[in-house]
Amino acid sequence: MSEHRIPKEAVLVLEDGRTFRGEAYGALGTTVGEAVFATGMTGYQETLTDPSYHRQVVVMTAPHIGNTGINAEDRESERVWVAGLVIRDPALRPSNWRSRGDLEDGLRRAGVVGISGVDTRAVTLHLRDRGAMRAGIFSGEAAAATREEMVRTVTEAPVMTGAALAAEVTTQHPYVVSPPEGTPTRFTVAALDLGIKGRTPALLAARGIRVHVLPSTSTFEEVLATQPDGVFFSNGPGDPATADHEVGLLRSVLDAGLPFFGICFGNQLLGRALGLGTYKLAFGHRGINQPVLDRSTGRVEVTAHNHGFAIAWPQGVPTDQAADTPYGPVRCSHVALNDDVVEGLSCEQVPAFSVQYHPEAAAGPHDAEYLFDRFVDMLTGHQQQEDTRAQA
Ligand SMILES: NC(=O)CC[C@H](N)C(=O)O
Repeated sequence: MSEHRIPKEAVLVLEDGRTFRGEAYGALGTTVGEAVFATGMTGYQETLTDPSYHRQVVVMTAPHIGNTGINAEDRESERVWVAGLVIRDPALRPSNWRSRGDLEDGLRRAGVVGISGVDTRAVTLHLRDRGAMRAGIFSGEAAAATREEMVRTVTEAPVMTGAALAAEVTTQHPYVVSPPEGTPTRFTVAALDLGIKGRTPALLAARGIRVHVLPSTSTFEEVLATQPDGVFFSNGPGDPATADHEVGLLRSVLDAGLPFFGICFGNQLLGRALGLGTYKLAFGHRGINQPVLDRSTGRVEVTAHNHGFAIAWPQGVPTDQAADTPYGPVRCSHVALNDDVVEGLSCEQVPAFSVQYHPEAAAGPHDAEYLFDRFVDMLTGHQQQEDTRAQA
């Protein structure tokens, strides 16, 4: 049992002044960020370590958090990225065969301020009614401030719209993820790390892809230096409207005719490279039970989501009709069944596609893992074309 059990006061304050009182969880102090709610019943460790949650105060709607402790396998990066954690009922004693520690101790070690004892479903309903906003958690001595002082601290925090965050989370140095022993290497892919989750290169590598993970600031020459058969852009935090360098890089990739696959932030950047706009959703999609229609098969998938922005479809609600772009027609390949948000793009004249959600899951259902196979099919098709061209 963790050593903190003398309850210390904590307060969650939203930027519109709505206040929730609870108990300190994790490190003591003050933290601010964008308030977002995540609806997964499992997967808290993956969420906390997903770099896409950088600068966000995550509210968990599942009432009981910490039950299975923390372990060495479920982290998606080397650190906790969330700015703060809001939960209802913390598990007092983790229990799982893989558990190597207590969640609250882990947060304390990571210096992440949290709050427990909050009616997280009430917070969620509030965010759904009023839309995305900033929040602060104030615990220990910081909880003694007046509400006005706390609201001031919250409203001094930067908003997510206009935030360029990829450079804050990306790897400093390139590294390679190779196929596991016994899996022959069939392709090389350059993966731009905009906040990549560990499971993504692992799933690519499992399919015989040697993955060069590159910093987000990489140039097209640095991408080409890996001699890639294809290029991948990862998930990541921040506003896609700010990522001009990455959009320019992606246009060079499309101009060169290299196969491209993007996930989440990578999907938004494909949209931008094609000339489509992006916008901020009222309160975002974050959870692991989001229904998505794959229009190419008519199949509905249950999928993992974590996005606050989305692609603006030129004709409003995305239909079957392709949109014209400088790179030829693009289709909305996948659509969210809850709210008609664009969840995937598929180009017809260049070998490029992307999804707004998370086929790597981690956490979440595996319905969408076939998208990694689609990328392999695209790489295979492209290589055959190149071979034919070389022989001609
Ligand atoms: N997981 C992601 O890649 C998120 C993309 C982007 N930061 C958004 O919130 O929409």
